[in-house]
Amino acid sequence: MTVPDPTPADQVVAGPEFALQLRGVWLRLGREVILRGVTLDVPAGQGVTLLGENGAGKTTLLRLFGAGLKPTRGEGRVLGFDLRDGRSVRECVHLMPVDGGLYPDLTCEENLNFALTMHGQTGDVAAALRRVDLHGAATRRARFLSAGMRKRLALTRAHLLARPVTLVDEPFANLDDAGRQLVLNLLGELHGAGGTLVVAAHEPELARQVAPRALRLSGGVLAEAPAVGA
Ligand SMILES: Nc1ncnc2c1ncn2[C@@H]1O[C@H](COP(=O)(O)OP(=O)(O)OP(=O)(O)O)[C@@H](O)[C@H]1O
Repeated sequence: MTVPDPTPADQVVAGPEFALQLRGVWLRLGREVILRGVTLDVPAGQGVTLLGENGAGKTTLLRLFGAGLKPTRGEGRVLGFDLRDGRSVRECVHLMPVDGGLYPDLTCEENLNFALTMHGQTGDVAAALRRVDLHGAATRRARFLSAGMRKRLALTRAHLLARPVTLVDEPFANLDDAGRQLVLNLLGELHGAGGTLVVAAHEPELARQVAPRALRLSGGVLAEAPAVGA
């Protein structure tokens, strides 16, 4: 996994050992305050499950780490890059949004080839589609896939790209048992290869198999969640 050189740290203590850092981050969307002074250190290579009720702000936090939103107040870094340096952050991060974030008019194989090209990468697209049981739909446009098939395609794209930081929003939704096992296998491989993983999910017992540290967002505050069974 290649990472561009970070700019020198200023207020946040940046170091290559940390993939994600927040210091006193507040985030307001419209009239609503979503994050209230969140501070966080995620060591590189760690797997984090992000929990919270509907509307707690999980997607918002993932978008912040993906440079899709900027803090209203406070500081944050991704692999040493300031969150406000969106271009550098996006080089390091792949965000799989809850709807998959696919191009609806591109076919399955075109979606994967396009993503690889955009990152200057190569990969075995046919094998990737076979692995998630989408080889029969390789030339079908994404708009004509079922919700579960879209999830599988988005997931295999994240796996092919294998960015240093992968953020996934509700990867288990819309999937059958085999699909859920695929999620565990593919995310487990990303994590096993040294990637940092943040999984926003409503299925802590599944997500924590690949992302053991759990954080819960509630009332705009992020706190460590106890281990399963604790
Ligand atoms: N663009 C926006 N403008 C204003 N408010 C927004 C915007 N996007 C999200 N919100 C609000 O931010 C809050 C957090 O939403 P978010 O999608 O981050 O929650 P979530 O924890 O991912 O929820 P879920 O589990 O339902 O997916 C919600 O109250 C939502 O209405």
